[in-house]
Amino acid sequence: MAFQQEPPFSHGQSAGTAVVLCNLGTPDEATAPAVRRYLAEFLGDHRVVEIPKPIWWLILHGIILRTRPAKSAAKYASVWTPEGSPLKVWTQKQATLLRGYLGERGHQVTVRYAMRYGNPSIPAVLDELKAQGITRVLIVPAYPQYSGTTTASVIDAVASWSLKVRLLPELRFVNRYHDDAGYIEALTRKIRAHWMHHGQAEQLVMSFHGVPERTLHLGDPYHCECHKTARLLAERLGLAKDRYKVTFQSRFGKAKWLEPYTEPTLIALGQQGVKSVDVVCPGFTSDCLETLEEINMEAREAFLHAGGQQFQYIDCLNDSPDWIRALTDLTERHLQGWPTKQADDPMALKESRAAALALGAKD
Ligand SMILES: C=CC1=C(C)c2cc3[nH]c(cc4nc(cc5[nH]c(cc1n2)c(C)c5CCC(=O)O)C(CCC(=O)O)=C4C)c(C)c3C=C
Ligand SMILES: [Fe+2]
Ligand SMILES: [Fe+2]
Repeated sequence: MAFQQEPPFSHGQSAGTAVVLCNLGTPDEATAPAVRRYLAEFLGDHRVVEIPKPIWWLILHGIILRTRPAKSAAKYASVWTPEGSPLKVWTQKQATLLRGYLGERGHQVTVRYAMRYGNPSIPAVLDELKAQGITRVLIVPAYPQYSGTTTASVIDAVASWSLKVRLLPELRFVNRYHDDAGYIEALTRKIRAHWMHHGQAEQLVMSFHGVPERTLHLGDPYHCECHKTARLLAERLGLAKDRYKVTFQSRFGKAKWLEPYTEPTLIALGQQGVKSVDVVCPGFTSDCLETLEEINMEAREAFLHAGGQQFQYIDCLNDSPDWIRALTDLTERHLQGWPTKQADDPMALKESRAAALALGAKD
């Protein structure tokens, strides 16, 4: 592979710092061709599906990409907003707010968001930052719980970009924040606020995205980290063990995934006579297809059909000020030692809290 052409003496240019909030990614449009492009990239990642490439390629291109895009596109259409896919809208908003909050604390940093699959891609954003003279980059995955399928894949994308770059920026990565006090507090407040307005259901179901069970046996810490998040959250909420459940959603394929599965658990609760449930998805920092459609539409219907009477979905952290503050604290800790408070980034100087306020920051 050839190295990129570097501008001569580029090491003598300005030395700026950037934070890149990296999320999973989403299709550009709620159409079958756009979903096919997105799924081809996503499901073609060996971190996500570990089946040997020659076999998986035949299944993916021969079966899955012929049938799934149309079905998934219809689901995406049911949650699409005038500004686009919810995942992208929230991630973009979080990046803008984070830039504002960091600016208010005196940090002159550029903040961008990037997507592991789809747009704006991680290499495109890193290219753009490098062209701007950024020399230090902090990568913050939007996943509180570490998983090889998600967090490591973000790191892969950065590492693969770096293969063609001669003069690399200094790079730092946040691996996990599943037990971060600010993150747990933001979730706690979100749930308490919900209870204040709607009352507390008999059961709180904490639903995390699933992964194949074999990844747990092969050493992926994701399952443990989800359970730790859930335990800390239950402790902060003062919830006894019999008042909440931890479940895993979004199973893909026929293999065994982490259990218990969310929808069958909700059906069992309905059948056992539980009349009301609150469902929260603590592993998703932004609402997306998996929360808005799979939980708030499909799982809701399944619970009500099984005899349940009240299903309350609690939104993801999205743009909640408690969450953006926690994200700012976390980012600030990981920026330590970098001279972000010097006037070394003329771009970021212009980016102020006004941008965050214009987007509706509440405090
Ligand atoms: C913690 C976050 C996530 C993990 C872990 C994860 C693993 C994982 N996902 C799939 C397959 C699919 N996931 C899909 C959507 C999706 N997944 C996450 C997050 C995690 N995935 C999010 C935030 C989303 C929503 C994206 C959006 O656009 O809103 C999809 C696509 C939708 C569909 O066609 O059903 C698939 C497919 C696997 C196989 C996997 C781990 C092995
Ligand atoms: Fe997923
Ligand atoms: Fe799903």
